[in-house]
Amino acid sequence: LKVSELGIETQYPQELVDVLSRINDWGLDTFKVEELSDQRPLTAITYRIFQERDLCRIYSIDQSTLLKYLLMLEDHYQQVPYHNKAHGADVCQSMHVLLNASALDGVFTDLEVMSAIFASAVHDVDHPGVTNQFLINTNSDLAIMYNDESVLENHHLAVAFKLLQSQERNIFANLTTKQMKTLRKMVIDMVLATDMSKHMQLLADLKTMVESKKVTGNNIIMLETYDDRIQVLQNMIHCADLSNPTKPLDIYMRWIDRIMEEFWRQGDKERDLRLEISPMCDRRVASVEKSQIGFIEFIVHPLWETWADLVYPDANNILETLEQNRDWYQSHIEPENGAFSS
Ligand SMILES: COc1ccc(-c2ccn(CCC(=O)N3C[C@@H](C)O[C@H](C)C3)n2)cc1OC1CCCC1
Ligand SMILES: [Mg+2]
Ligand SMILES: [Zn+2]
Repeated sequence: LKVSELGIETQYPQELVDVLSRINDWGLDTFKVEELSDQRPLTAITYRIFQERDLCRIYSIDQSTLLKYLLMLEDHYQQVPYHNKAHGADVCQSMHVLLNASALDGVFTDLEVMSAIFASAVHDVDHPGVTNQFLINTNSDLAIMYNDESVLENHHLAVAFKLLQSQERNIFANLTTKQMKTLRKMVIDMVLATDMSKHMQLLADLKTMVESKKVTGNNIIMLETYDDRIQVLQNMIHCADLSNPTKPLDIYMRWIDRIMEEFWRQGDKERDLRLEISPMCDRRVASVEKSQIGFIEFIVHPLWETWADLVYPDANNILETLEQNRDWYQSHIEPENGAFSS
């Protein structure tokens, strides 16, 4: 990558080129990209991935149109502790790596790949830093708009597609009507699958698929129907969204700091509103490490163990890091708050 191909202005062009050289690796330091890109991690990373996959040539996407869209998208991520543009960038880059699993070699079309990258980049745009349940409990405009069903995820999608409507930002202007219809359906299906309330059903279906997995001679997964193909992509974006505990420990710890601050601010709002404070949202009775152990045990490890089965052996190192991180937290349980721990 040359400095002139970064797409964004920065005082540290060579350092940014060096960090982005790890675009295909699990564990790229998104925080470093955030610092070196003058707070443009989503544009820098997504632009780099479009280049890496030659998507502008394949779909006749004008590079300045792509940059205009990405910068506008990035500006519509809110400045909240966790669900901000750095998270969007991180999930996008994680998805890019998961798509490269050799068990998926040649399985997805260019359109499906572009849909997956686009869905990841936009999946939390304009996130207000509170949960769906909070929006419902406080009778928010968003909950009213979306009738309490996947409120945030519907909103992220509406914002993402609305930003495409201006001619100078419509990166999909040169897609056929049929291609656009297919892309829009897949992006909607993927972003809606990032709602945690869909987790158990997604995982159950993935387990069924793994049990009946059909592969070609050289261990490539065969996916014949749209439902099978979108199910793998939905689990993939869900894995990318829940990938923090599978990253190098120093990076994982920084995501924990951000999610806890976001949860505690929600708890502060609930306390002020005299609402019951949501689980893990009360900064006065926090047990950060215990919450992460529970999150890994009940959600993250079951999901990643099943994903690792599907794409065996491509995700073995990721699963290994997850188990090392879990063991580290198990052995570093902090003493209970207050003088007398039970
Ligand atoms: C680094 O830690 C986490 C990183 C990510 C998540 C996580 C769970 C589900 N998602 C997917 C999006 C989603 O559905 N929600 C709705 C609600 C569960 O809050 C989540 C935050 C967002 N993301 C959870 C994490 O930790 C748990 C929450 C605090 C301690 C344990
Ligand atoms: Mg989300
Ligand atoms: Zn997310």
